[in-house]
Amino acid sequence: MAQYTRVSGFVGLITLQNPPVNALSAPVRQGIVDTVQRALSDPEVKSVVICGQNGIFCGGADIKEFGTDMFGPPLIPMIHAIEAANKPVVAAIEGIALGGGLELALGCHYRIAHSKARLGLPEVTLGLLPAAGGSQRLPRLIGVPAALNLITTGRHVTAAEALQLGIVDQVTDHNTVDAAVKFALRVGGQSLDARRISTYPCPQQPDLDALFEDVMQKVRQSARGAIAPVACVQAVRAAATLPYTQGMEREKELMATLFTSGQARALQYCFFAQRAVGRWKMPNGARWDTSKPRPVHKAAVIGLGTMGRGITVALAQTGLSVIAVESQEKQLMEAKQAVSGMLERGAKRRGVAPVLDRISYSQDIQAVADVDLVIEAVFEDMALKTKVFRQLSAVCKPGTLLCTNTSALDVDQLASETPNPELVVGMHFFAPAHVMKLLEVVYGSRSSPEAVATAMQLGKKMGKASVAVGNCRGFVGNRMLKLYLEQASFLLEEGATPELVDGALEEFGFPMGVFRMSDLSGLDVGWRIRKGEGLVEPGMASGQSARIRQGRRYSPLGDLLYEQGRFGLKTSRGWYQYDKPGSRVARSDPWVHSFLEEYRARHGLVARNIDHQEVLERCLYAMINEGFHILEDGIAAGPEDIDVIYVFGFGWPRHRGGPMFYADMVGLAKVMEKLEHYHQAHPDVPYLQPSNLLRKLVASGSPPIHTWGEVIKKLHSQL
Ligand SMILES: CCCCCCC[C@H](O)CC(=O)SCCNC(=O)CCNC(=O)[C@H](O)C(C)(C)COP(=O)([O-])OP(=O)([O-])OC[C@H]1O[C@@H](n2cnc3c(N)ncnc32)[C@H](O)[C@@H]1OP(=O)([O-])[O-]
Repeated sequence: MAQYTRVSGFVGLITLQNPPVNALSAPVRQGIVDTVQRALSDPEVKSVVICGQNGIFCGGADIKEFGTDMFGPPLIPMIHAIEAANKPVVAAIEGIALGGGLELALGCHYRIAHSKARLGLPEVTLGLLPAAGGSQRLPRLIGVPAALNLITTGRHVTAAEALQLGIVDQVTDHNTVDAAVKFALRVGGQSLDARRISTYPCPQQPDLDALFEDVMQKVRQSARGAIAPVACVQAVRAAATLPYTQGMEREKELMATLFTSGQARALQYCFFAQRAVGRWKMPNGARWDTSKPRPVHKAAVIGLGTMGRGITVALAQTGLSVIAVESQEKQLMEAKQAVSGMLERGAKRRGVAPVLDRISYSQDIQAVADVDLVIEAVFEDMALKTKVFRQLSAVCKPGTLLCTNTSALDVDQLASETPNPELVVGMHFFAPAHVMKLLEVVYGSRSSPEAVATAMQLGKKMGKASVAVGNCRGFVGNRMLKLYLEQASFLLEEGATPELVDGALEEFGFPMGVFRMSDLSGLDVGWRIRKGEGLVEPGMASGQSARIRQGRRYSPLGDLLYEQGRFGLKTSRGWYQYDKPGSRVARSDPWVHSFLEEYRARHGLVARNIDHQEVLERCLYAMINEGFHILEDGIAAGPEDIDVIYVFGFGWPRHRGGPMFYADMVGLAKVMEKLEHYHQAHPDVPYLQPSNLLRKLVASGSPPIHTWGEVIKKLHSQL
């Protein structure tokens, strides 16, 4: 809807009304068309101001409408009618002007923004381009390089930057609508000839071809297969080289391709999934809207290894006072230096002062007596963690939340070591903890809803996509990852090379294939985890039993490399070779190739041809199948939770939506059929057998992903 009032005698004020972000739904578009017509036909009205209710101008097209039968007046003619008006139209931008919201403002003759407003064309993040004239007007207004930057990244700019770029005409610290009305009164009756952006020539740019070639190359490299950024460059190129009307045609053509693409569907799914995980619920009925988080002002981190340091930085940057505890003096000193360095670099990047004084360091666990929440990040060893939890229970004030950063251990077991198990939750960060945007909040069987709500809120404050998950080995992310890693190793045994496997996964869109990732995180890390699981048996290099552990197929390849001291990047040798420790440039290593040949010969394995498709199917479908088990077990509340974890924590390409969305896109019947095929070929890999839930979904006609919840409920009620 849009409300119309006449203010100051001569100004028609149009207020967009569609909470929470005044998205341009069909009723809003109809409201704009009607109210603009009313203002233009009223002889008393000399000028028009468009604003949004509740201090928000407009969040763009209504994303919920995409994929439905869109009705109501289309955006483009509506914006053209505003631009063609013979009375000045002023956009009063408060809060946000994003996507179609900014395009609406660009159709106005003037733009006044509040100093706290943010503006941008983020369509690319939804797999689209600014297709209501934004790709054609913005380059005409601010020039090709700046428009390319905004449109291909989708980044939001502040009002100050918008003013500097020339997107807005004025910035105010006061009431924006009042300022816009005053402005509108002043410009009423003035010529609008020079105010219609569609009539501007695109500012001349030397060496246009070279510029576009360069940008296209960079975009293709960073897009990892995403098509929208490429289409955005093509649309801006049309603005720079074609008359406006033809540019608009090109914009429309490109949008038509994007609009119906699977990538746009995936990215829009991700947008809503990211928001849906905030509405968490637990199997016992506790939920986000009935659970009150506790205030957390002061937190402590126990153990200052890599994870503890990152967590300390993340907490301090969120504005909390932090007590960082490390019992070893040397380690404490090193950590202090490292944490200060990270804070200083982060502050420099963001142009703010580092918050070094928010952290105090101690060797004594007694220092945490008065904190509201503790995050334990000591070595991944149950006995050690148990000891720390017992100490914390004795030291902390009553009611302190005790969180563990374990990546796989049993949260319930730890909770049982404390007198108040309801205060214990997992807060599983991903390395580097101050950078990675994912947090798994792990609830145990006795965690209180209040404890979960507090951890979820803290995660959100730290800017993390926080996902509440149940307690099981590896939780969601690592439980699925284990099978992905295993399949990759099996493929090496069967004839693949690290380069082939990584090539397939990188072509799919992962920033890094599984072996490059393993070199980066360290082969010693994986070895230690497998050792903890009782899987590592040093010296078991040959014989049939070397490849069978705990009753099923096992690949000792990673262990053998570890035994050779090949830990990956840190030793400059792993699945690849590196020029020096820490260098990121992975080069093929002939040693690894002959090692694999010898290994196969020793075990009587005959190498066969493996193609990219098999790599993807084996690695991804195994992981997806485990995702279905996780849903069946109630460890994740819905497929969105798994997908958000994979997109934010494991580099799953966002334009492919996440593993469960990908399965839906591929077709559940196909995924099941392939799993059956691979299970038949590899009967010693039990997890390749399709899960019960996958079978049930296929038997129910493969319903769309947003309805899987009903099948899961039915399955649970039958148990
Ligand atoms: C062929 C057809 C031609 C079409 C022409 C193309 C037109 C145009 O170029 C395309 C676009 O504009 S594309 C659009 C370009 N625009 C964008 O990409 C902006 C996307 N939005 C954002 O980036 C963030 O939501 C804001 C920064 C707006 C607010 O952040 P915050 O304060 O952290 O709050 P929050 O938690 O994030 O959201 C609160 C609630 O609002 C909901 N919602 C939000 N925007 C919505 C929308 N446009 N729609 C619907 N709903 C929208 C959101 O789901 C949530 O709902 P819930 O039920 O409570 O979960």
